[in-house]
Amino acid sequence: MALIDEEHITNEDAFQRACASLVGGVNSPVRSFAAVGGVPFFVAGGHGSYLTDVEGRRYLDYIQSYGAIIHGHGNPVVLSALTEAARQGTTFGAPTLGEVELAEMIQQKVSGVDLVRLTSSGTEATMTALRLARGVTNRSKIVKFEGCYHGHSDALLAASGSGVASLGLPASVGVAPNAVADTIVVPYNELPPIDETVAAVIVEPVAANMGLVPAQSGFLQELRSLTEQSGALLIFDEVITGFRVAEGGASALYGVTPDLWCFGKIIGGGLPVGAVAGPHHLMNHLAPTGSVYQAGTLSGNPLATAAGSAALRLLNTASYRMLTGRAEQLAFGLTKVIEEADLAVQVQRVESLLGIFFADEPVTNYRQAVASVERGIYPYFFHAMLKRGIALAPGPYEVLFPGLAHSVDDVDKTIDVASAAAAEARERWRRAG
Ligand SMILES: Cc1ncc(COP(=O)(O)O)c(C=O)c1O
Ligand SMILES: N[C@H](C=O)CCC(=O)O
Repeated sequence: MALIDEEHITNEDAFQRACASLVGGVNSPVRSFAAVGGVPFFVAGGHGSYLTDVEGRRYLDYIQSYGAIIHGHGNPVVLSALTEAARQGTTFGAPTLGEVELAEMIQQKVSGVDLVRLTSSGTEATMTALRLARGVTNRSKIVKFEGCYHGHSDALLAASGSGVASLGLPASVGVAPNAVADTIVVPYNELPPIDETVAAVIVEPVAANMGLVPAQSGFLQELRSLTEQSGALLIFDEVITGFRVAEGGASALYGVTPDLWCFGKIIGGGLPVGAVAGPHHLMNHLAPTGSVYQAGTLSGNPLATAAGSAALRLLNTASYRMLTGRAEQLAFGLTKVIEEADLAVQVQRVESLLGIFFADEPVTNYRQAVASVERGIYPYFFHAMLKRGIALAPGPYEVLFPGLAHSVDDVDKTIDVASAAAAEARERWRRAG
């Protein structure tokens, strides 16, 4: 029986109720508002660029399910593909043509991808890519970059961005020392030493879990050469960048072909999904053709593949032109009004991905990102925006996802609101001082 009258429920009520049955009231830590203070709003529904909470308040949404959504909430084409698929059944534990269609679409859009293995999350995709790299190279060490987030598998939690960074957690709690003994952590945008023990270098080609930190000119190209020389595999974690920064993802944008790709988010059209992809000679090492084991009861789920294929089918050159145009407008406007409010700001952007650092200088690595976050302005700005109806992510290391449902008017409204919000945030931050 419901404990609360759902017609008159407040976010506060919903959170209290959630805390009695869900750890911290949420199912993923960044949603909890722990990094910004206060109580999370509970979503009743989403339409296009907007969310509505259980109190009936509307928010212009820049979270967009952390990038799982690119066409806006409830896109009719995606919804109709999903409902049509659901009518045929929800999961079978046997292959379906829907899985093939999604894999073919990934092959077509990403140059260098011959084969795909679908998973149910980005975490599974990166975990599988590491296992595959170790299996193929017969080496054990993995290089990852500080502040990059590759999901929550043990080996990759080291020096992780996103919620681990926002909550200031030591990533080692609950992780056996052995599990990270072979993980080498190096600063983003610096070339790591790679010897003959390194199986793979995994990187977010645009770092989007420590705020938005672009790869500096030549960084990805140099990583490509270094890994080639040493026999280590280069893994692009494109769970965020895939099909977002360009139709062919970051590898197309930068003209760098990794050995393996990890995808997620957009390829599920808002449903749980992930994928590892790469050339035949590597991917065929996965079972059943090879001996690197990987599996999943719900992998290639018919609903997720139907929604994902529909979402990908809708994307074309014009979509990316529009996305980038909106993001440029947003970045320019935010920079202007926040600076006018007398706050130092760097709105960093790669195509349609952008992040806000309250910093004097451009941020190029995790340490600089932390220094900017530690100034403590973001929570004030976040709340000043939220109370005016603009939802940014409740964590300073997350990014903004303007999507195809965000109109020019939405962006203009955001900039107007940001002007007042920045002035309020500055005052409250100085007073707290
Ligand atoms: C770059 C990147 N890799 C991997 C993941 C893990 O994906 P998931 O949350 O679907 O497990 C995420 C997001 O969570 C991500 O942003
Ligand atoms: N930054 C994370 C992934 O991109 C946010 C998603 C989550 O952890 O809930």
